[in-house]
Amino acid sequence: MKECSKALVLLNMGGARNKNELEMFLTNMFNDKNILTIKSDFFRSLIAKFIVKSRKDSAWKNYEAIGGRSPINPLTEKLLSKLNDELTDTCVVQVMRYTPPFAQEAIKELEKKKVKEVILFPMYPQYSTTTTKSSVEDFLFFAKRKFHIKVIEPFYKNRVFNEAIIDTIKNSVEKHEEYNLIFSAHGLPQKIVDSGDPYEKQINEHVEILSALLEEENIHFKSISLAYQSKVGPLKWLEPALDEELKKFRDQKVLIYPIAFLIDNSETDFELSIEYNEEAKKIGIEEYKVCKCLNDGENFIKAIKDIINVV
Ligand SMILES: C=CC1=C(C)c2cc3[nH]c(cc4nc(cc5[nH]c(cc1n2)c(C)c5CCC(=O)O)C(CCC(=O)O)=C4C)c(C)c3C=C
Ligand SMILES: [Fe+2]
Ligand SMILES: [Fe+2]
Repeated sequence: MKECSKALVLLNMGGARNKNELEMFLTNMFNDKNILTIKSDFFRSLIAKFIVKSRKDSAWKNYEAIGGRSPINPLTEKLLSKLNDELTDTCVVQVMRYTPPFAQEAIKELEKKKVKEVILFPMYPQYSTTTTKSSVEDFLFFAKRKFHIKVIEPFYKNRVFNEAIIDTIKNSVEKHEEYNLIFSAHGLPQKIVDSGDPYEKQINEHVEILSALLEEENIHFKSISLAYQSKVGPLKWLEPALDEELKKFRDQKVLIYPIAFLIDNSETDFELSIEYNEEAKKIGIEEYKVCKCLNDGENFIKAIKDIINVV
């Protein structure tokens, strides 16, 4: 076991490794007061039970189509292993919000290793109460005053990080000018945005920054736009929805970049690469391609080191 006084903790949502864990993921997610913003814990848990019961089997079919598990866990393990090799004086661990490893167990491990300083790295470039806030407050709740903790700010403006994204986009297709580039972000209920969540604003800024960088590097697409995926339930969510945006591109080529994700997951591997691909075929899109997330790539490791100030 690596000895360390410092730890880098990657915070993410988690993902199901089997059907039981899908039930666990959905139960924990819909009991999270940042996701279902109902004040009463009792009513939230009743609604969570109802949603999980009605969603579990249909959602599992999606996971079956990608091998019966979310890719988020094996990909995060690979990233951790590379970061642990590179950051010799730091223990790099993961804490997931809705499936193991949870904060409580990870904190016990860090205490055993006599860790004093912790850097919390939310694996979300743009801040949302539903993701960043939820993960950070969960860790802080269990960590109490056990460590000196620094929380990494939203990093969608970081140059090294954005160059890594541009590199992925650039290498995903050859004749860029033939493609319509769509930045696809995970959606959010409009009422969460109206209550002050900065996610939409930061997503808009991020699209502007990346569009300017593409221009700077002389990479020209036929068009660049933004759309939101993954709507759940009957409420109004951020728009335009990706399926509506795709309808503009009949007989044309489309390249999707998943702007809110760092690690591939069921929303990229199933929803974007299978479900929306079928939608694109129905619409008559000539070619439909989805970029991979940064995952455990060298460029992302460089960006993480820059963001946490280790260069
Ligand atoms: C009210 C519901 C949801 C909100 C708000 C929400 C925000 C949000 N989620 C992500 C990233 C991911 N979500 C993933 C799965 C997922 N998300 C929801 C619901 C909300 N998400 C559900 C019900 C699910 C499970 C799958 C399904 O049943 O559709 C995942 C994938 C995890 C995996 O298994 O691989 C990610 C990643 C962000 C970034 C976000 C707000 C900005
Ligand atoms: Fe989600
Ligand atoms: Fe989804």
